[in-house]
This record gives sequence, structure tokens and C-alpha cells, in this order.
Amino acid sequence: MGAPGTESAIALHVLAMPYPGRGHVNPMMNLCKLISVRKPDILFTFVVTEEWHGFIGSDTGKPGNICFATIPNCIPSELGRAKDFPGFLKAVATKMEAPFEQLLDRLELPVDVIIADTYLDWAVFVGNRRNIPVASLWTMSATVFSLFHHFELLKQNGHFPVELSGQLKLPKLIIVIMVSYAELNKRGEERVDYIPGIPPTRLVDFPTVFHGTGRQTLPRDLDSVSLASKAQYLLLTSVYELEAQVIDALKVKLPLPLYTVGPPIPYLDPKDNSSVISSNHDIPDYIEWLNSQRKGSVLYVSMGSFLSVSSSQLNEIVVGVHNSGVRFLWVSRGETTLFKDGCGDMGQVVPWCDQLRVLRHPAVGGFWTHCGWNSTLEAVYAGVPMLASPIFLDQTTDSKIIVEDWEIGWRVKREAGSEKLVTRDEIAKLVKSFMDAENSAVKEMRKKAKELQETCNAAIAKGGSSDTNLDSFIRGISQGQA
Ligand SMILES: O=c1ccn([C@@H]2O[C@H](COP(=O)(O)OP(=O)(O)O[C@H]3O[C@H](CO)[C@@H](O)[C@H](O)[C@H]3O)[C@@H](O)[C@H]2O)c(=O)[nH]1
Repeated sequence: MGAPGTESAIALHVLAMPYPGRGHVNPMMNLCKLISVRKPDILFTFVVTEEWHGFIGSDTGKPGNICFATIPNCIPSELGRAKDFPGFLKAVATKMEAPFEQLLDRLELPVDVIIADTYLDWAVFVGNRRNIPVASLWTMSATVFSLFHHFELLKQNGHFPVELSGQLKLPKLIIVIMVSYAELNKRGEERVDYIPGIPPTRLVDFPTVFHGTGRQTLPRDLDSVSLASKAQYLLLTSVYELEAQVIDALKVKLPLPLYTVGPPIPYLDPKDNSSVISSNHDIPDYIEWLNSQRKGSVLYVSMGSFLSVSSSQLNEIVVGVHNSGVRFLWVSRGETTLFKDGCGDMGQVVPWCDQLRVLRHPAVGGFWTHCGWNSTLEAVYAGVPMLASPIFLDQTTDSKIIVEDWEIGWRVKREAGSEKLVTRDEIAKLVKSFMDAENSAVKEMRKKAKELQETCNAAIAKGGSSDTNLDSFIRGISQGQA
């Protein structure tokens, strides 16, 4: 296991078990880093499949007291999991528990605490069976947790099941889900106003698993959220002030201590941009390119690490952004052929980037995002407004939060109703105005994004909500208290 120092120097042995997906592994690792900075005598064993170890095993920013341990590749490969998402979820639910237990038996140092992703609900049973406290880590918004938690209320109020016209259809071979508001009828516009702490929300903005074929996987979401209550702690990657009323309402209802500890990123000095803009030899080309762009002029485009929009829609987006005349940095996963004529000096296309570093770069003035919760929090942390283009799951709800509750973004699709693709001309117009620094609505939105950034900075500063919560959680696990 390679523990640093002697066993006696280790105050606590924590086993961290992320759900195998980028949007889950990243926040789990960052949480471990945040705890480890505060309490270097905690040893973390970070458990991933062998495949995931290949992806992240060379993490150079990881302190010595976080060590990897692997379980075999008992689930479908990350590289093809979007082809059969329900099948992937089933494998995660049924195939990982046994190797995880075998690993627990193999470890030399007994495990004092397990931090497991909420979607790995079997980890709660393992912990309870072995008398090891479990902290369940929820990597989506508190709002989405609460919507699952209050599922019965939706049923009682006739809001589940609802037939929103035209179900989302999944092609047999490749799941390419564009959340097509167009396919949802007027019922989708109805607002649900009785979930404690959640502002009135349209049905169409509920997680996609509440509608159509998305419902196939809803039982898993409901089970995981329900079983989280059997853990000893619930950790949320949200920031208290960003969803205060929802979190207060959940705290009243849940039988276990709940801590918001976000954003789950390695904190940097918010005023220090030197690592972003200074020149040195390991600066990637895209950062060099950003360094040469005007302040707030670049649109950063990233549609997530997993599912994608349909290729016809993507084509419209590529041409639309290009025609907008706005400069862009685009994370493209395999769709580079769409940039047929290259980008000239208008843009950069990269297969992957250090997203947080990009978002914090002064040249970046907007973020076209699929609204994954990590990306959403990173944009808030960086004070960057968003063009919300959700694809599936919780992203639809995040998009509503960004646009309606925080008012720091615009929807790419504003209305339910049309089945048509968003056209290149609509996109070009939208992007042009979204990035127009002289536009009064944009000025207001950028101001709000900066205010929310301040809120976020206050939460992680000494005595702020996330800072205090992290300390309380560490105290709790150190003293064996919930
Ligand atoms: O070029 C890139 C692209 C992404 N990222 C990082 O990858 C993570 C992506 O996470 P997220 O934005 O949450 O997207 P997904 O990977 O799609 O996240 C999954 O997990 C999230 C948390 O549960 C959910 O909110 C999403 O809906 C679900 O798709 C973020 O930390 C990004 O900074 C990079 O560093 N570089």
C-alpha cells in the first residue's frame, strides 16, 4: 500500500471509493486532497478499477498520504459505457461489491472510515456489516438529491408518472440523448412548488430520469438516495450559500449529519493568476493562446466527458459558434472532423484541457456547458457566466438553477415546444450577444457571476461554511462521532 511514514504516525485510515466516472472521481479525489491538507496524518486509500488507475494513476498533484489501490476491471470499460448506460449502472451495482470486500480483507491497515459515492449504495451495507462508519458523497446538486428524496410527494401530487408527449427515444446502439424540450408537451411547463426549499420548477427541468425512457434508471437513483440515510455522514459537493434553503430543508428531514464541502476543487489563491498567465516551459499551447486574447473575449466550450449531443446538432453548434465571430476554446471528444476548415485564429480545439485553469483565465468570458455539476461549480468558482446546454440526468435541473435561480446564464434552448434542432443561425446570434461585453444584460450577468464567485470564496475562506463543515467532518471521523 505504500503508506507514508510508520503506521503509528497515521491517525486514521480512510478508504475512498468513487463511482467510476470523471464527474465523480474528480470530486472524490479533490475532497481527499482538501482533507489531507488539513490533516496530513490521515492515510487515504483511493480505490479505482485498474482501467481508472491507468487514467489517473500518474496524478502528480496528489500528496503522499493518498495511495491508490485497485480492483479488477469488473465493469464495462469507461471508453464505451455510453453505449449501454443502464447496463453500466447494473454492473456498477452488482459487480463491484465483492472485489471491494476482498480488497478490504487484503489491506494491512484496518480501515476506520469509508467515503463512498452515494451511487455505490452497497458500500453502506459493507460498512454497516463491518462496523466501519460510512460517509456518502453526493456529487450532484442538493436540489437534485432533494427531488429524488421527495419522490413520493411528486406521486401524491400527480406529477409522477406524467406523460410528457413524445418520449425520449434511445437509439439501439449509441445512446445520443439531446434533451429535446421539443418532445415534451405543455405538461412540461407545469411548475412544482411543494418540494421543501426548492423554488418552483418546471417538470421539464426535472432530471431526465423522471421522463420517458430515462425512467429505466430512476429506481437506481431513488434507491441510492434512500440508502444514503443509512450511512453515518452525508457529504455534498455543493456550497451551502448556493442552495441554502434546499439544504436547510434536507437537514431537517435527514437522520444523519449533512455537510456541504464544495466546491470540490483544490483551492488556489483567488487573487493569484500567476500560474495561469505567466510564461514558463510547461504552459500548454491553449493557455499560451488564451494569453494572447482580450480579457473576457473567449467562449470556452465543453460538453462533458460522457454523453454527447446528436451529430447533426453538434454540426449546427460548431458552425454557429464559428459564424458568431466569437473566439473560442473547444474541448472536442472525437468530433474534430466537424471543424472541417480548421478554426484559423478564431479558436483552438483540444481533446482535453485543465478546465479549472481555463475557466480562471482572464481571457475567458463565457462557458458553453452541458451543466455537469462539477463544471457548474467550477464556473461559479471562476466567476464565469454559462450558456446552458444540458444533455441528460441532473444537467437539466442544474441548467434551471444557473439560469433562473442564480441568473448567471442563458439557456441555449429557451422554450419547450419545438422539435427542431437549434440552428446555426440561432446559435451564432445567441453566442454573439452572450459574449457582447457592451450588452447591458451581459454586464448584469457578469456582475452576478462575480458576486457568486465572492460567495464561493467566502465559503472556503477561514470560518466560511465549507471550511467549517470540513473541519466538523474531520473532527467527527477522528472522534468516531456522527
Ligand atoms: O477538458 C476537460 C473536460 C472536463 N474536465 C473536468 O472533468 C469534470 C467533469 O465533470 P462534470 O462537469 O460534472 O461532467 P460529467 O463528467 O459529465 O459528470 C457526471 O457527473 C456529474 C456529477 O455527478 C453530473 O452532474 C453529470 O451530470 C454527469 O454527467 C470537471 O471536473 C472538469 O473540470 C477537465 O478537467 N478537462
